[in-house]
Amino acid sequence: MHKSVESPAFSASIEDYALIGDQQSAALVARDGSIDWLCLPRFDSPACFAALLGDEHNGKWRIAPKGAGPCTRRAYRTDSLVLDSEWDTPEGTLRVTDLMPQRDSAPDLVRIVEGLRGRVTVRSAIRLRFDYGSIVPWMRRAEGHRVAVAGPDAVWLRSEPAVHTWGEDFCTHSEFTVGEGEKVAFVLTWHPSHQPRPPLVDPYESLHGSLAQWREWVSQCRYDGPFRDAVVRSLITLKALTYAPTGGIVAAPTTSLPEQLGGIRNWDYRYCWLRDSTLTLDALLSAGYHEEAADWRDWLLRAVAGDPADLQIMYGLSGERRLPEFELPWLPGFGDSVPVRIGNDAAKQLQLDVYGEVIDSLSLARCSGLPAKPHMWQVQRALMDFLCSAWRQPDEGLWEVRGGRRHFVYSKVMAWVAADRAVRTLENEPQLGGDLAGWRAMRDEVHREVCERGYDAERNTFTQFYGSRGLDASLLLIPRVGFLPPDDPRVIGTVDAVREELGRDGFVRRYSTDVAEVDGLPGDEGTFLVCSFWLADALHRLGRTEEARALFERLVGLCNDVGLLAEEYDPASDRFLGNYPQAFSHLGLVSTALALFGDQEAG
Ligand SMILES: OC[C@H]1O[C@H](O[C@H]2O[C@H](CO)[C@@H](O)[C@H](O)[C@H]2O)[C@H](O)[C@@H](O)[C@@H]1O
Repeated sequence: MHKSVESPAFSASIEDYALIGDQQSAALVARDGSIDWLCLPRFDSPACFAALLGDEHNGKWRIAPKGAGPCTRRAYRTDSLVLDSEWDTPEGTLRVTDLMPQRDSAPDLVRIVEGLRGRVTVRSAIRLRFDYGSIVPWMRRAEGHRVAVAGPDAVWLRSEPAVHTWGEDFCTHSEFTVGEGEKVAFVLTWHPSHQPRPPLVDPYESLHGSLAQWREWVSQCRYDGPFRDAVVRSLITLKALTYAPTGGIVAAPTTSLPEQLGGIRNWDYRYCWLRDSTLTLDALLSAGYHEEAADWRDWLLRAVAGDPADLQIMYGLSGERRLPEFELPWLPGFGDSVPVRIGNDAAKQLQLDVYGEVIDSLSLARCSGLPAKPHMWQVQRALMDFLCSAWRQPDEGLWEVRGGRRHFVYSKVMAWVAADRAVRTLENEPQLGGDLAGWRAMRDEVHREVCERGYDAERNTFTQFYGSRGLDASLLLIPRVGFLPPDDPRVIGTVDAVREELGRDGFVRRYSTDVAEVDGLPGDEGTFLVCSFWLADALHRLGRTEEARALFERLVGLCNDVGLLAEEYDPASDRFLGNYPQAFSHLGLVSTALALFGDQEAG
C-alpha cells in the first residue's frame, strides 16, 4: 500500500495507526514508529506530515532501531493518551514514548527514546513537508537546535541531549545509541513563522503532566461494567477529538481515508457535525462527563446564532460556516484512493435529522442538571418554529447523499423527536413559552405520515425513504428515540429486515449501494460500525439480550491493538476503512455498553 524507503518492509494499514493528541490537533503513529499524519496548529490546518495519504516524500517522522521494521509491541500507558512502542532487536530492547502535551503557548510533539535492555542503535528521520506534503521548508541551525521555515509555518526540532544530526535528501537524520536506562528526548514545536520561538517545554515534565491530566479525567468515569477498558479507551478518544479552545468536537482527525480501497468515497472529517457532536456529547454525559457537555453547548449556541433557516449541519472548529470542498491533486491518496479532499460540501446540505438531534441533546443536558443558559431555550424555540414549516421538505438525510433530496424516513422520525422533546420541555416548564399546540399538532402529523408513507406493510418494515424498496440502518434507532415501542410488530419487522438485507457477516451497512442514484456515488463501501452498534442496541431493546451481547462482543473485538476503531470495517479483507479514529464508532461503543450493561454502572 504505502511505498516506504525508510521502512522498506512495512506498509501501514489503517489499523496500524495509534492516535496521540493535545485536544487541538492529533497525530497518527504507525506501528513502525513513523508519524505519518499531523496537522498544525489545529485539527483542520494543513498537514506537515501527510505520508498517510501519500508516501514519505509528503512528510513523516520515523524513530526506530536502525534497520528495524514494525515494533514488537505497543500500548497506551494506563488511562492515558501516551503511547509506548517497543522493539526487541538483536542489540537489545528499545522504547519510544509518544505524546502531545496539553498546550501552554504552542503545540509540541514529544518523542522520548529509552533503552530498556542492551545497547541499541537508533535512527530518526524527519521530513517536514508543509501544506499537506507539498512544501519543502528551509532547514537551518539556530540556538543549538534545528528550525524549519516556509510561508506561515515554523517548526523547531531539538533533542536532549543533542545527538548527531545531518541533512540528506531533504531529510533531517540522526543516529545514536542508547543503553539500558538511557534516554534521548525529541521535541517538535510549531509556531507562526512571523513570531519568535515559543518557550521550550521540558519533555519529562510534559510526560508526567500529561499522564496526570488524563488519569484525573478518566477517574471521573462512572461506568464500571464489562468491557470497561474498551469504554475508557473510547471515552479518551472522544475527548481527544474535542477542540479545547472552543468546545467543538471533530468527527475524526483525518481526511480522505477511503470508504473503499482505491475508490472515490474519500471525505474530510476534521469538522464539527451537529449530529456526530450531539451523539458524542450524549455518550460523554451518560458516562458522567458534564464539563464537555457545557463547553459543547456553549459552542453550539455561538455557532447557530442567527436565523434558524441558516442552521448548517456542520461547522468549523470555531463555528466557521464556509468549508469549501476542493481536491489536493499532488497526494496519491491512501492505497491509491483519490481524490484527497479538503473541506466538505455537505455543509450546504439540508439534513432535517439535525434539528431532532440538537433539540434532543439540549433536553438531555437540561435533564442531566446542566445549568440552563438564558438563550438556550430561545434557540430551541427558533429551531422548532423553523422545523414546523420545513419538515415536509425532502432532504439529503443523515448519510449526506449526493444523489439529490428525498423524503428520508429517519429525517422525519427525528423531526418527530424534535417536536416531542420540545413539547415535553414546555409541558414541564410552561413559563418558557412556545407554540405548544402547534408543536403537538406537528408531532402527531409527522408520526401519522411516517407510519403511512415510510412503512411497507407488505414486507413489514420501515423503508429508507417514502415509497422506496430500500432499507436504512438508521431505522434501527426508532425504538431508541421512542418513536415506537420496541415490542411494536413494525419495529420488530424493521430490525429483522435491516439485519437480513443490510447485514454482512453479522455487521451492518448503512444502506445498499446497489441503487447508485440514491447516494449518487460510484462504488461500494464497508460495514458501518456505528450502525452495527445500533443493531446491538436495538436487539437489546427487543429483549434479545444474548444476540445483542454477542454482537457487541464481536464489535469490541474489532478494535485494533490500541483499542481504536475506524468508521467502517470490511469483513472480506478484515480491514478498517474510512476516517480514523472516528467519533461515531467510539460513541456507538460507549452508548451501547451503557445500554447493555448500564445496570452495572457505579454511579
Ligand atoms: O456518504 C457520503 C457522505 O459521507 C460523509 O458523511 C459521513 O460522515 C459524517 C461525519 O461522520 C456523518 O455525519 C454522516 O452521517 C456520514 O454519512 C461525508 O462527510 C459527506 O460529505 C458525504 O456526502
